[in-house]
Amino acid sequence: MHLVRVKICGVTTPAEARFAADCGADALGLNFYPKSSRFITSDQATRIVRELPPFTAAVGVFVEADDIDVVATAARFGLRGVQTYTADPPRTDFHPAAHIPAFRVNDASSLATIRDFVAATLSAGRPPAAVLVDSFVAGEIGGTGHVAPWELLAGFDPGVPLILAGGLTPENVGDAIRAVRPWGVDVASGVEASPGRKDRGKVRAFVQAVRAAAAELAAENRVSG
Ligand SMILES: O=C(O)c1ccccc1NCC(=O)[C@H](O)[C@H](O)COP(=O)(O)O
Repeated sequence: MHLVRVKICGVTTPAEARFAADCGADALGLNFYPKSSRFITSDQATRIVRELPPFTAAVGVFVEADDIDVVATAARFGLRGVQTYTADPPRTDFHPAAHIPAFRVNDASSLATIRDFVAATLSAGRPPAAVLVDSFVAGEIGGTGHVAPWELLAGFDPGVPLILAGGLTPENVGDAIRAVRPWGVDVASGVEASPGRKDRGKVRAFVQAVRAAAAELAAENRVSG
């Protein structure tokens, strides 16, 4: 069975979260970066997390946040994972939350940075749970809607699970999965009606497209195996 996990990032209401979970999303991203159009307050986060079914993970998104604040937020909202954006490779592992450092990729040196980071954390005995590979857009951090360089990422093995993000949509996510073969995929703007507001049809279509591409790869593996 070829599994590709799905995270719908930047949900801002309990209804959005519940809908995405009911469509089959494995994880939902709660954005704690105050400058994001998808930022949610603590009250919103409390209401969203309360609405989640038992098998759906909440993942917090943090940008240059203080490590102690990240740990406290993860504990307060029962976050299964923390997705961090930092200028320098992060040094904390955030246990018991799964750490998902995000890397913005534009060339081969970005891949070397990821490999070096994973190698260093592996030898220190605290590797990240996964790395999230996002697109690089000068002056922006995440949620840009710009497609990451799939051709560069094809065959890239960081040594831990790879989550592909950046400009994914219901229309292109199947091609992205076939090209990059990620462990998981992540989307924010590609399933929105407007910044910070999810579009139900797009959320449903995105999860269905991921499941269809994964099933296709599984069938290919059975034939070639
Ligand atoms: O979504 C944001 O506004 C955001 C802002 C700053 C850092 C990260 C942010 N989002 C993180 C995500 O996981 C997004 O899903 C990922 O960047 C992909 O976004 P998109 O290209 O819009 O699908």
